[in-house]
Amino acid sequence: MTSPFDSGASLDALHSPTIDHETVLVTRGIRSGLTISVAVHSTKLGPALGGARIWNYGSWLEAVEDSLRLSAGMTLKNAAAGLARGGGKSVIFVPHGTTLDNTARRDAMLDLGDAVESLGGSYQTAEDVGTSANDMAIVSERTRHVSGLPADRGGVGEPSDATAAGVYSAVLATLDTVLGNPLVRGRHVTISGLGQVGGRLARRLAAAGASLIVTDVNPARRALAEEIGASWIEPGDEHLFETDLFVPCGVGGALTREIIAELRCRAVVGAANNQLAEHDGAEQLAERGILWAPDFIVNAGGVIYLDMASRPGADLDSILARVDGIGETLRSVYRSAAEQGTTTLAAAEKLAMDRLEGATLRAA
Ligand SMILES: NC(=O)c1ccc[n+]([C@@H]2O[C@H](COP(=O)([O-])OP(=O)(O)OC[C@H]3O[C@@H](n4cnc5c(N)ncnc54)[C@H](O)[C@@H]3O)[C@@H](O)[C@H]2O)c1
Repeated sequence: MTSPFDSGASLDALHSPTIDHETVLVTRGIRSGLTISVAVHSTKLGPALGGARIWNYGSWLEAVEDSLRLSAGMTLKNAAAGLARGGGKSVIFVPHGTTLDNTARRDAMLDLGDAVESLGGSYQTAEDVGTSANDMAIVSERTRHVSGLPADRGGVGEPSDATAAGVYSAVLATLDTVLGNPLVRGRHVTISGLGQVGGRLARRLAAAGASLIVTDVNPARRALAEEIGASWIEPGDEHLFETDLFVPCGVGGALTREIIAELRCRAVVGAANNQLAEHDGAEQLAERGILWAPDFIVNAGGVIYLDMASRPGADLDSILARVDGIGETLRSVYRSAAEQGTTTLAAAEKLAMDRLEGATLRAA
């Protein structure tokens, strides 16, 4: 049976006789006319928290399917991070060839706000791929169930600093596991994707003395490579370079069967969501002797920040300590996988499922 958390799920999920999700709202925005899907996978641990994605898809059904998959992933991520939060995600479907001007974008965000509000607080949205803190400020005109607003609007700002800090902690834990110590100086690291998270991570690794190869499909990012003394390569073949760590920080699905077969690294640890193009990619990586850091453990810094910073009396030091704890969580996943003879993905999923089952038992 296909796992509900299978990152390679297909549209077949839409035809299965049951649904894993608690609520799925598919609506046509009254202002924008755009299809919006808000999927609440689970509220067992608390109100669902997960970002709002605005993206081009081939059809609205593909957008719905993406929201189903991404919200299930948020249940895992939030549970594994030890948050009292369930998993949810929203997706605004923009047909290929359609571009949104400022008015249309504002309309889409107001429509999203209405959709989120209609769920009565079972789901809280935030920024994600294609959306920003400023978009969330517009969403907040229609609902209070939104986080990550700009600081000048009384919000906690966008979460990339925390995500990058969590990935850095995961990098140290991974170096320690595969090379016997967490020293960064002199280690070879290849980063694919120099955006909000990858860029911050690259700066930090360069400052700590790593030898960096970096790439991005956006040629403008080359300036950062020059600034921090990293070697820039054109995107496409970055996985072929021999390195200690391969760090995917671009879009999901980067680890296809072909890429995994060609990787020349000790470990893969990166920010990108849903890195495995196929669920059995975890087995393929393990067979090749490459340690894979499950993405939903590694990139939880942002959601930890959004959850903790939006609570009354939030204290930055405690948030940073919790984000830094991602390294320790990852070490426990590595240990458990080694002891049980499973993949790191199976160990990470078990960690999340144990927390969900613990909550179910406490509620019974
Ligand atoms: N921002 C966060 O707090 C956060 C939190 C959790 C997970 N993530 C995940 O981390 C990843 C990066 O997030 P971000 O906020 O930095 O996004 P971003 O859009 O700022 O940066 C992504 C970068 O990757 C580049 N890119 C895209 N496809 C590429 C490819 N095939 N090869 C090389 N580069 C490519 C883009 O040009 C861009 O510069 C995403 O998968 C995102 O879902 C981000």
